[in-house]
Amino acid sequence: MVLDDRRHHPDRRANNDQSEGRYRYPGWQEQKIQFITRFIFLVLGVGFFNFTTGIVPTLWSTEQLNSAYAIYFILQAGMFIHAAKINICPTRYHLAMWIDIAIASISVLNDPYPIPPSLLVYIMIVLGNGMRYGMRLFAESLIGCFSAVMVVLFLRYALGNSEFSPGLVFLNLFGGIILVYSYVLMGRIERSRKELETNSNIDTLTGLLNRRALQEITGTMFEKLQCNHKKFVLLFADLDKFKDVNDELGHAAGDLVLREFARIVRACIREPDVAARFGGDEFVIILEDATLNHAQLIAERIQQQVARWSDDNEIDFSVTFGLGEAPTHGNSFSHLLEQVDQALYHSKSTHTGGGITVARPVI
Ligand SMILES: Nc1nc2c(ncn2[C@@H]2O[C@H](COP(=O)(O)OP(=O)(O)OP(=O)(O)O)[C@@H](O)[C@H]2O)c(=O)[nH]1
Repeated sequence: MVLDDRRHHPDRRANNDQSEGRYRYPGWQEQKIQFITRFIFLVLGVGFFNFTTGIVPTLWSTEQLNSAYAIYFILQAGMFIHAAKINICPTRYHLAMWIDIAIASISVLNDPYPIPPSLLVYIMIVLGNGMRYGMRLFAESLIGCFSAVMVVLFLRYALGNSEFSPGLVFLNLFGGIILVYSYVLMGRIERSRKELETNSNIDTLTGLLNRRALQEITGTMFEKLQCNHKKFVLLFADLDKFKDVNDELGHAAGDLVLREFARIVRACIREPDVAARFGGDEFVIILEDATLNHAQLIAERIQQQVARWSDDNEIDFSVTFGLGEAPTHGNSFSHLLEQVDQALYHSKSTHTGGGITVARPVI
């Protein structure tokens, strides 16, 4: 997985399971706060129509309205219990939001005030859902609430329950502008957040993954290994004579060698494979669903290309590989790496450079 190419971006893998990253998945605590807010608004709605002197619902009877609120309560309480059990459930996020839009619309339809205060609930719906669950739900809640306001206001006039008022037009305009503005701002915040996340995973010199990202990805791979039993191969590469390159030709030449090596690695692996700079002149490559024979071929191919580039540019260096397979040579990243590192060390001490050694199986 190579990072200076969008197709190879680590986010891509992470986000594939998350609808291309357009959802945010808040934890239970955050969802609990949203449900509590819903119930507070429900109490306010019931209080407004039942206990405010002079307020009579314009369309339905108070009993009908209370039944609607009771149904709302039952549905959202069900969602609340579901959320406590299953945190991540996009279908529930959508459903709960549309139920909010429905009850807000019923409230606005029955609100006797010429400029209904219940209209403000739509702002709460858009912000409460949009800011919590990502841009996709934000856009949907914006479109949903905007359409609902249009329909509800039209119905109020069509049913003769309300008269045209410039105040209402301005309230809608202001509300609409606030929401569109917050959508744009939220989009920017989301983009910056993603950029930050991406940058924190990249080794800036080579454009490959850094050690932090590698550890995250391999952690997930070992977890998956328990269910799918798909083996993967780890190649640990260490450049030979790299210190001499630095000492004799300068640090800039050393940097060039590291960048070129990264380019060669990228050219020799497939899209789902992972390539990372582990530190200094050490690199880790992970080949998914591959055998040690296949890894050996890749290592040889990289060595050939390194030799060619080294000759062409008259910079003397080579690369040594240690190879190991999960879980045969280790059932955690650190364990596997330790075994492969030993193989690499053995290779370095028995060759003058450019060796390939496979780790010993764990007994
Ligand atoms: N140019 C450059 N040099 C670096 C960078 N990071 C580490 N180094 C240098 O890489 C060198 C690594 O040293 P060694 O591990 O001894 O390299 P080597 O000569 O290939 O020796 P072996 O790995 O033992 O075969 C050190 O001189 C570090 O200063 C970097 O980002 N750029």
